[in-house]
Amino acid sequence: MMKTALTIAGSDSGGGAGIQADLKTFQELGVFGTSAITALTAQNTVGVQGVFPASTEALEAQITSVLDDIGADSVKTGMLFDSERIEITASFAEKGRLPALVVDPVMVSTTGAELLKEEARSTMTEKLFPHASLITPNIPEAEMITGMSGSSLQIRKEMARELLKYGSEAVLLKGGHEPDAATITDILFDGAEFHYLSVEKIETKHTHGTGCTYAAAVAAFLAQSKSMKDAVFAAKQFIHQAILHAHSVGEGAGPVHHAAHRTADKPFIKMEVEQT
Ligand SMILES: Nc1ncnc2c1ncn2[C@@H]1O[C@H](COP(=O)(O)OP(=O)(O)OP(=O)(O)O)[C@@H](O)[C@H]1O
Ligand SMILES: Cc1ncc(COP(=O)(O)O)c(N)n1
Repeated sequence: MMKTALTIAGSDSGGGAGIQADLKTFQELGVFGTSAITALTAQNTVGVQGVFPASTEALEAQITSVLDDIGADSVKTGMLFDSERIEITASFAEKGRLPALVVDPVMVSTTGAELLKEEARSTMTEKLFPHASLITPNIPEAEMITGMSGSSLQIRKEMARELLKYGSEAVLLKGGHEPDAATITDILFDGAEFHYLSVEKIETKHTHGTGCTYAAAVAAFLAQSKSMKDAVFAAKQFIHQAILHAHSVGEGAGPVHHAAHRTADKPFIKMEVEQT
């Protein structure tokens, strides 16, 4: 039977991030993708021109329809918009209905638009993180959640430790926002081991949807029963190829190329492990 993955996220009319990126990723990685839309965004490569939340009834009904019939082998969340929509999502998680849950704590778009209300940050960390198999903050999100700041490896290791205290099984602290770095390092931490995944930084402005695509790829591999470490490593290869071959679409930050893995060479990802 084909494995299935559900994304609970916002729609990006520009096709690069959100639900659209997630479904493309699921399709490319051979899992059947389903979706529950939290909000519509009017968005393109230069900005977010409008945010139109779906009603709470609509969100709950979409998740119920998908789970009651199709089910889900894994679930990924993206833009959740506010506390009400997080609480609805968390209510399914509390009942054990969101397996292999990957929470991408989306807060602000690359173009600077608010995708999660400030009041909702603590709802996300307190009600959703404890049910997650993995949370995938970028550096600014990790700073906002932990109140710590800085991007040195030492500080990011401490941030990862703090983030794990919210109760997820593992934390993937992404390094895409490392300032002035020639090498980008993502840190995977599960309480026992730090895994460092390092790549040469790609010089490009076309990084719209990197976070969504990466988290969706992890969810797709978890749906196929890979271990967390293997799922993250395979997802890292996928996102790296997608960034390398990103599209120059629109005037701003173009979307990554979800089909790049079909023809691109396997990228070199340096993986190091450190026991705690
Ligand atoms: N210029 C780059 N070169 C190589 N890898 C990159 C680059 N930018 C981002 N990445 C990788 O892309 C993935 C997403 O990381 P990033 O920190 O950009 O997440 P994000 O900010 O949540 O993404 P988004 O731009 O969608 O919000 C990570 O694996 C990161 O290392
Ligand atoms: C609906 C939606 N979800 C997530 C993002 C974050 O992606 P990015 O940081 O690449 O803009 C986005 N822009 N839109």
